[in-house]
Amino acid sequence: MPFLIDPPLPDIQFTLRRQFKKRRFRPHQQDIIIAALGRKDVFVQAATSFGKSLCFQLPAVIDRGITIVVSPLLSLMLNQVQALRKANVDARTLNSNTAMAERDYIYQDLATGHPLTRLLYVTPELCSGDRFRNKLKLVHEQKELARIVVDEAHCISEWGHDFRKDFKRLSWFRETFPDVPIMCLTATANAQVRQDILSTLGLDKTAYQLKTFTMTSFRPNLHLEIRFTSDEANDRYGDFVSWVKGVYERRAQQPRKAELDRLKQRVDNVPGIIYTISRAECEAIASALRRDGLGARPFHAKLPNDVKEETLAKFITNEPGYDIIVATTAFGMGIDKNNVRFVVHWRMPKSFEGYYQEVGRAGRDGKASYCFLYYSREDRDRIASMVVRNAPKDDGGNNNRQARLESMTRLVNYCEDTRTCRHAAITKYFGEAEVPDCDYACDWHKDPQELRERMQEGLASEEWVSTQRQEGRFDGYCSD
Ligand SMILES: Nc1ncnc2c1ncn2[C@@H]1O[C@H](COP(=O)(O)OP(=O)(O)OP(=O)(O)O)[C@@H](O)[C@H]1O
Repeated sequence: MPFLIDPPLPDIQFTLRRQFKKRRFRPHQQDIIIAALGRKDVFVQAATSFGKSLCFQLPAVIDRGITIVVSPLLSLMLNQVQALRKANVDARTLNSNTAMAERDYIYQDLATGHPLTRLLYVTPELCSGDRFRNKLKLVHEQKELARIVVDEAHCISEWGHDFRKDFKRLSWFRETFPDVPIMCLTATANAQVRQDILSTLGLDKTAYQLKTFTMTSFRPNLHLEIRFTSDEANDRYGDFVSWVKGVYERRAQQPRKAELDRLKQRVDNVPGIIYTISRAECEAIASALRRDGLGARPFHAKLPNDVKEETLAKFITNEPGYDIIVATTAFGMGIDKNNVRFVVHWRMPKSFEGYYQEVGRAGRDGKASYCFLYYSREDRDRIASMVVRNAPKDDGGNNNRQARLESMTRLVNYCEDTRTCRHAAITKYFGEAEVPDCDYACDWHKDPQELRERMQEGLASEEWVSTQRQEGRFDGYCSD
């Protein structure tokens, strides 16, 4: 077992201020950190933008030894490593893109048994390899393996929307290092997914040493709205452009303009993300918006890495021409820009959790932000056929197919529901008993009657959609 320390509270506060440059903890962060430093296994479920990363980064800085962070996305690892290195924390990442020299350095560092690296971000695939496993055994023998962190832990569960089968193999950690604490974190787990995470990682066998923190998924500053449309109306583009230009016009009026000038902010620097389903649509919307004088850029998996990095960097630093990112889900989990003022779903996402994750990119500074989703019944059928076709067919395939269909169906119900607060529907989905206190932050609270009328007028009839479906009109749709 690694060397134990029992840091007094002032050390934790000091590290928060000195290393992480934060003035105070957000609610619950300190309790989670104390549980981790007390060598408990920890399960954290909290809303998007809660500040989950700090809950393992701060203990990693205080504790002796190395913390291994398993994360599913390369971009997410890179963001976190860059931020930590800026804060003078020796954080690194080992993945398929790591340069040879850095890879050699990391393996040599691990081979000493006393690594200097504080946090090492790795992919689940890497954790299955003998080379990495043998090095970790060495570090463990030297009592220098402080903690294993599984970020985006819902990827473990085949009942989750984002199941990755290499996450299942993370059971190796508890089997091999029973004395090393494990922390897992997610924003999107229902009861079944939570149970799956705990049993896969072996944490349910020693429940007495597990501390569970489940916080609300409610994000009060997100204004949620569904905009109803149909293939025939085909009005998304015009609707969006007039909405965003309206926002710019309001910002151009006094006294707002004088205030923006004082803050050295452009009228059109209203950062936002538009999520699309396909790469072709993503490119087409971005170029159309640019032709209309808006600063929009595409972001999808097939773009060269340097273009993606430049786009992300310029979006984050509010460069002119990079105000709106039109993205596929490649631009999803973990993007942490604090002033994203809107998230638009051009089409319905494939899962409820995906929707929650994506709107969660907005308003991370706590200020009001606008999220609307263009919903059509034709898209519903296209996406359903896509979900069925793309569900994994190997390990866990059947359960996962069922889970994905269920999640998509729940999102359809959410979109067509005109009798419930949107925030209440979300918290209910994640199993919360308490109804959140939505302060007119959804279309139902703003005007339930208007919502019903908009739906009635906006959607194609079920009869029409079903005829189209029988003719196979929605079958060949694919995303990338
Ligand atoms: N105590 C704090 N004080 C001020 N800012 C904080 C604090 N804790 C975290 N933050 C900031 O909040 C933002 C969100 O944190 P983080 O990226 O860890 O969120 P998250 O919970 O992982 O969200 P998601 O699930 O959406 O990725 C970051 O910019 C982080 O620096």
